[in-house]
Amino acid sequence: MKPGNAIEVKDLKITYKCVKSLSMRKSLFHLRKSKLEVYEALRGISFEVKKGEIMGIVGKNGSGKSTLLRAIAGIFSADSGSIELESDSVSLLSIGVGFQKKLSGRENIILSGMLLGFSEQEVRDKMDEIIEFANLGKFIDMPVKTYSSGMYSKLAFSITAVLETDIMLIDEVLSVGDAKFKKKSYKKMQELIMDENRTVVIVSHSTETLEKLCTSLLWLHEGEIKMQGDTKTVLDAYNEFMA
Ligand SMILES: Nc1ncnc2c1ncn2[C@@H]1O[C@H](COP(=O)(O)OP(=O)(O)OP(=O)(O)O)[C@@H](O)[C@H]1O
Repeated sequence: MKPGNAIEVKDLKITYKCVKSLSMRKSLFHLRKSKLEVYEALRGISFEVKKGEIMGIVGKNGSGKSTLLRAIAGIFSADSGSIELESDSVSLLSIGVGFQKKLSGRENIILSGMLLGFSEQEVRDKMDEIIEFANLGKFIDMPVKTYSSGMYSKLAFSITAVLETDIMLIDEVLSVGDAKFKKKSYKKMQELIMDENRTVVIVSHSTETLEKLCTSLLWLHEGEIKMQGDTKTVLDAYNEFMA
């Protein structure tokens, strides 16, 4: 890995394989030879993120943004190509990843923290700060399945923001939550970003979020990189393309 880099992605290809759905009649006849459909979500992409950088990812729906973040987080493995990270301390903040629905918010904090690589004691030491930031009142001791999507993302954001990993991957979470929490999370993100050792990758459809927070942007289009560069240049080109 080159000195000064936090993330290096080389010729990354990721495919989804799913069984092609056939009609009931066809399924009965073709029982033993059901077809596998292969979809190339990322078609050989390469880029680097410097340590301390805060890079945004844009692209229309289905362009491969979440797939890329999940691959960097180690949830998906590459079909070919490579992903190198300068630190093992990585967190992925994404709706739908992580919580045990039957457990309470408090219990999920312990679990998520330990999954991020912190010891139980380290998480307990930060528990009050996380709970205060999430500001969920009595819901913190209720099962997560009773949460609204905004409450869910408040908890997820608070855990990641307070526990502070070296590489933070944020998937479309900053735009959820009420106005007050949004303001507070922007402020917290800005604080986290100030640390030159922290590297952040944010997927967002919000121009405002990207302009406010990112130092550079990567534009994904149908599983390929269409453009990479400074935030304004890429956003202008992207907005023109999408208009
Ligand atoms: N589990 C899956 N099985 C099959 N195909 C999938 C799966 N997840 C995603 N895909 C496909 O891979 C492509 C990329 O999806 P991905 O979720 O990475 O896009 P995205 O850019 O994050 O989209 P969005 O902006 O809508 O969140 C899409 O065409 C999608 O249909």
